[in-house]
Amino acid sequence: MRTIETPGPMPAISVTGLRKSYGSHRVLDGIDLTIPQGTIFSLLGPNGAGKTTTVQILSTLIRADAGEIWVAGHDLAGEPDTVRAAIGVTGQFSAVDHLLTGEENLRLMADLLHLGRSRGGRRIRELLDRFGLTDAARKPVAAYSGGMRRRLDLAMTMVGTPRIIFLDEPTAGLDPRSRRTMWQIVRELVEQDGVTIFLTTQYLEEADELADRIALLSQGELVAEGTPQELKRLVPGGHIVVRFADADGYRRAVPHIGATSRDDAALTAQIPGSGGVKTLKNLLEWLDTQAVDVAELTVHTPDLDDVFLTLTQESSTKEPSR
Ligand SMILES: Nc1ncnc2c1ncn2[C@@H]1O[C@H](COP(=O)(O)OP(=O)(O)OP(=O)(O)O)[C@@H](O)[C@H]1O
Repeated sequence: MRTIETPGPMPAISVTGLRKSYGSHRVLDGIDLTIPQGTIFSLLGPNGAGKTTTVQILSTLIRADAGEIWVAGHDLAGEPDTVRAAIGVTGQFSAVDHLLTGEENLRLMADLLHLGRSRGGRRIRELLDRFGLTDAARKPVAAYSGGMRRRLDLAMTMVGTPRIIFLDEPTAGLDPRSRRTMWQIVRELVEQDGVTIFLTTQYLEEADELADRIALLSQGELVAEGTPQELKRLVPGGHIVVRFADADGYRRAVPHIGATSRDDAALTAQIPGSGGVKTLKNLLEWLDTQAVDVAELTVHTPDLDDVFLTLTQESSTKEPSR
């Protein structure tokens, strides 16, 4: 699968023909990707699809077998050190030391990057403030909540002002409120700093919420790529639910409106379709001419769960290409 390349500023990440095998196991089988600067891209896929391997390759931790990869304007194979200086990785490779305080962790990172006393101090105060950690700055990380640890992890990545951040499962295990705070912080990194985010997550809701574009990886191949809306249009599953105002109208209408399921007690009927204007208009006009009263009408679009299940199932039932 290929994305259409449009002329414009240099992409943050561009990948062509990426392949990686472990022994005879082909983990990545020719991946093409273009991620524009200042956007959030999410790579989704079932367990073992090759997401971590992709991130490890793009962040210079392991080598690809084949493929042309450009990250932050540099050829990954030829200039891995320059690429490393432009990126940040947070998540499962977390560098947070739980015995130190939040501030000490940030100071350690600033020292590693040779920011110097005053520049480093300024940056640390700014990050503590921005990530809501000023009050907890002098407490050991061991006493932090899960959400605070994640925020500190991201703050540490930001000490070096990376242009691209690989964000692995940023909200795994967090409660809904901490999750929303994290999402807001991630959005601000993109909006205010122009950072590009490469997100891997198991939560489809998270990808839907944050990502400008999503690619779906299954068995080492990209089986779909697009905006969350575009992906949702790829699978059927949309439907309209009509709740009738009275039993008489319900009985008269149901045989004629193409209902695929009905609930006689609740006086509701479900009609397949993505809720396009034409379908809705025809339905409402017909109900009107028949003098059928509708109490409620709701349109359900398929969600990313539907897309994920449909497309990853399709690809796993395909003949293996190896
Ligand atoms: N070092 C390795 N040696 C051999 N096989 C490996 C190695 N690393 C990964 N694999 C295999 O490559 C495949 C892809 O693994 P990867 O961790 O990239 O998947 P993933 O999509 O990140 O999965 P998960 O969601 O479970 O983390 C798996 O079948 C895995 O067993």
